[in-house]
Amino acid sequence: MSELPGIVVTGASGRMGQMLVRTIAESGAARLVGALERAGHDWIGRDIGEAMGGAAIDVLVTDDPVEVFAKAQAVIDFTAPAATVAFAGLAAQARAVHVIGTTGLTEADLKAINAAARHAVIVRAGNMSLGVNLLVQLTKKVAAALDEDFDIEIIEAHHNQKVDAPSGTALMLGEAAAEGRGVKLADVRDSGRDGMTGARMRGNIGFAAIRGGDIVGDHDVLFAAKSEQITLRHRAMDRTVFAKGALKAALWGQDKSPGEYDMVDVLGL
Ligand SMILES: NC(=O)C1=CN([C@@H]2O[C@H](COP(=O)(O)OP(=O)(O)OC[C@H]3O[C@@H](n4cnc5c(N)ncnc54)[C@H](O)[C@@H]3O)[C@@H](O)[C@H]2O)C=CC1
Ligand SMILES: O=C(O)C1=N[C@H](C(=O)O)C[C@H](O)C1
Repeated sequence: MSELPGIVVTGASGRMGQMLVRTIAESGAARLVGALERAGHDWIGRDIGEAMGGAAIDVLVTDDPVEVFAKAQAVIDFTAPAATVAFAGLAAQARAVHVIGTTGLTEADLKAINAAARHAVIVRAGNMSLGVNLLVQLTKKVAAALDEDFDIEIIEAHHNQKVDAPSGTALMLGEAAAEGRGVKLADVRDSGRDGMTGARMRGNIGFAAIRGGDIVGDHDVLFAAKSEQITLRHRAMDRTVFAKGALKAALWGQDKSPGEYDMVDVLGL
């Protein structure tokens, strides 16, 4: 019997990192072969299972990506933009599938990731859940069916430790709405209203970000016209939906040709 695919989790002590370690252990479909953290983190050198407050699982937390990526068939990465760009090059060198959940990536980051995808499989999505990726399709459809009498607003809410706004998911939804409408998001994006903003511009796509407590991730797409409104809504109740999606992507990518993919490809939506 062949071995299960080996997976490295980067940012292993983080909110998503710990969820991924648990999800892989419970899956029966993959094995954890590495747990990576940033240099200087106090979990380096400790067993990841024990560091998470459970039993030892014989995987020590390391800060050396080259050493662990060499053992892996996939790297699941929910960290920070600079780290993710560096990991994209290293995972490609190791010919490991790189699943990227990190958000807040700049155009330059995306270009670097795209270059790495010439040599290996990269699956990247601002949201790995089935529900949100379906919501993206619905948003595109509804936006295509309605004209600019309907103002489109994307409202997202997250926990108070989130560092980027609008969320990666909100941007995916904005891109989908713009595509449905046949416009470029960059031309109609309206985020961060404050002060004397003037009246809303017809055709713009607005973004609003709420931050508070431990909200996992809520997204509404509002289509508001005179006398009627439609709201499409997704709420994540816990992070398992993201971790399960990421693991699915890591397994899906095993027999694919090099290139950049997203969760719509993985889920066949
Ligand atoms: N695509 C999706 O479905 C989802 C994406 N995210 C995104 O994932 C990212 C992480 O989110 P959280 O887990 O909530 O953050 P977090 O702050 O809890 O975890 C990030 C971890 O990455 C580690 N890290 C940073 N630089 C590193 C480096 N150079 N090497 C190794 N580890 C490094 C940090 O020490 C930390 O433990 C964010 O960008 C967030 O928006 C979060 C949830 C779902
Ligand atoms: O930072 C988070 O927590 C989340 N980030 C992703 C995003 O930016 O959309 C996905 C999810 O909403 C949780």
